[in-house]
Amino acid sequence: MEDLSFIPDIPCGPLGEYRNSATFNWKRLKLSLEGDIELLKLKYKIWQTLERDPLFAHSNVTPPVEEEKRITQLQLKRINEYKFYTAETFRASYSKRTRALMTINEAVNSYNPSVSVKMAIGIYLVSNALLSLGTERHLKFYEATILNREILASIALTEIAHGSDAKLMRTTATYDPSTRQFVIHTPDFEAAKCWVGNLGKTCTHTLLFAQLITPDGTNHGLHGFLVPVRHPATLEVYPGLIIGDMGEKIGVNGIDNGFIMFNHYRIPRENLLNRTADVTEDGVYESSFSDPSRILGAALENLSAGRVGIMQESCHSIASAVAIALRYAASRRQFGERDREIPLIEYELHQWRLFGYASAAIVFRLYVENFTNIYLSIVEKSNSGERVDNLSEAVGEIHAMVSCSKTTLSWTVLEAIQQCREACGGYGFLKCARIGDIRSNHEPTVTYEGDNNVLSQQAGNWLLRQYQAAINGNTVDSPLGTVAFLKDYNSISRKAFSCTDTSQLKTVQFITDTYKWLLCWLLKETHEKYEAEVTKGLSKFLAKTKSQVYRWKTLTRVYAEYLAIVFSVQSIAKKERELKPVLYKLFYLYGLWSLDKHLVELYQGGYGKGDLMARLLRDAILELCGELKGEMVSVADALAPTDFILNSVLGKSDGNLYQNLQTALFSNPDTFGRASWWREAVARPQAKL
Ligand SMILES: Cc1cc2nc3c(=O)[nH]c(=O)nc-3n(C[C@H](O)[C@H](O)[C@H](O)COP(=O)(O)OP(=O)(O)OC[C@H]3O[C@@H](n4cnc5c(N)ncnc54)[C@H](O)[C@@H]3O)c2cc1C
Repeated sequence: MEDLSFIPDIPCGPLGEYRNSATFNWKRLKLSLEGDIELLKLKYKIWQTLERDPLFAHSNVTPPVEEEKRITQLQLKRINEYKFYTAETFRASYSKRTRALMTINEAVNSYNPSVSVKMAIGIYLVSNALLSLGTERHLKFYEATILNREILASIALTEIAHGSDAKLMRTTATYDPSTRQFVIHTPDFEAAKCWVGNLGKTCTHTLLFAQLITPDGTNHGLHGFLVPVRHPATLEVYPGLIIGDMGEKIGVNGIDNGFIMFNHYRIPRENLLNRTADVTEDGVYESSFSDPSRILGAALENLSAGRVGIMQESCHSIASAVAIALRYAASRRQFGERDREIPLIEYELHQWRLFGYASAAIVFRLYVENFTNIYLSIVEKSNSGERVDNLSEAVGEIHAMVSCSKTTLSWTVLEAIQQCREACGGYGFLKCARIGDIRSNHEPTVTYEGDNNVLSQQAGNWLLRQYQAAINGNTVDSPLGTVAFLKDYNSISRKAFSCTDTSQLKTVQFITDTYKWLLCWLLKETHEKYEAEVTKGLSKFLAKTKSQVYRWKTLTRVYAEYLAIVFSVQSIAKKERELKPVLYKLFYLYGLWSLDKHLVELYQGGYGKGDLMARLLRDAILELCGELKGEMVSVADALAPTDFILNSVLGKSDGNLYQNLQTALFSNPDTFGRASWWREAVARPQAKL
């Protein structure tokens, strides 16, 4: 067994009784969720390094926005100096170095998402894009970004008048053969790039997406360009550019989101990222489809990398929120019988409110870890030119998986954080509880990297294509096997609920079979609604818009939940014996708790009749809540980062709730003492009563 002594022990205290009732060792569960001891060690190294550095000391109050930006930038600079990403990691295989980058990102995200998002956009995503969209001529920029940290970049896609609909963006890059340069231009304010993270104050380059126009006037569509925007030594904006900051936001204020307008701004021809297409010196557009597997790999990486990052960050946000609320629930006592106050965690209502989200935190983590490994190995193979069977089909499937999973995870996590806030009562509303910060910093993930409602529509397109193939007797394109079951569409659709007691529901078989039935039914319903709208004379576009509510949208959510179920259960099957009982219980709870939200569809489609299905399903959920009560404090320990990183007065591992609260309240600079503005507050300063 691995030596886990690098994980600090948890102090004995009021939570000891619940910790003793757990059937497993929390450190082993923590390792199991991470999946790799070296990556877990890296996380602890980062957390402990930040804890020792005064630049990362927590503040009791929210600093002014400008100060938040300054501190975030300094913290990013310091993290670069720590070189957690070593030259040795830089030379490792694609999968290995990407896992290391993702781990650094996750560790920093648990400390402060403003820093990690700044880093993820400015260093990781841009350097990845340089590798996957660029060629040898961009390697110097790649090294300057990821290895030497001389470039801090940004990604400029969104425009003032077009966000979700990227195809209609109007910034142009027109090639001028006389100077061998591209001329970047913003026709008007509506075409200004906006929301660009790092652009407002700090970045030196931006990865710009603009319409490429050749001298013959042809528009070749959106292409990526690396554009220098500020002098790296002085941070002065180059002439020909107008750059501004978006101002105060409702979260992640450490990030300087900005807007930019280009006035016939010239960049060298070589700054076009030319992996898939190039413009010759004299202005001829050449598409380089000579190596389709590499092009597809590039597309895959660019479409998915940021969204996979959001899925990982979401797992950390829910882990922290749930850990705080569970520790609070076990230490906070209210009401009781015969003068014995009862901890909140003993109440069934409280268990039901929190345990579903705790199980989601575990299932999501297992799903994302398992999926990330598969995803990275496919990208690695395709980038290296190795043959990947059915690559183009795999790219489609992965895009569908990521589109709906980013959506479902980020939304579920937002709901979870809100529930955790409420489950901590009034104290949850204190800044020092940290749940408010977790919530407002997580919130924009439902919008950026593709707004959830728009992004999930793309997953629906792919799912419906597979459905049509299945009902027409053709092959389903599902190399990862996520909808391979559609070949049995007819037999699955004939199934019905047949359980007679709750133990039959608490099984992998019941949960996966019910999800397969639900997916088949929702596919049929969505397809029929869409076809009916087309038959009425609507265009395909409008027919799609009329099939979203109750169909397409529900379908993609159910598909994402099914993915979490299938991939997490694969992962649980490989875990050590001691952990399996608790992991399966958490898995059953997640599965049944999620199905509970689809009872309408399960009855509507005739899967269940009478009240038996709903009654057994809900009884099973409550039984699982009871069975998991004694495990939950240790589950929280496995999910939580160190106390310094969690930074919550309610969620400290020692469970000394009131002592910690007193320390926090008494150490606030403004707790005691007369208000400095007392004179303005009183009615008559001279009055003697
Ligand atoms: C904190 C933050 C950071 C960001 N960072 C960057 C960055 O670094 N670079 C960058 O380029 N961009 C960035 N963005 C922009 C982000 O990518 C866009 O906000 C996002 O793509 C949504 O576009 P929009 O804001 O124009 O929303 P809109 O497209 O106006 O959408 C508004 C609403 O309408 C709905 N809607 C739109 N179309 C449809 C439809 N067909 N059917 C049904 N509903 C629809 C959407 O679901 C959404 O709820 C950032 C945004 C935020 C908030």
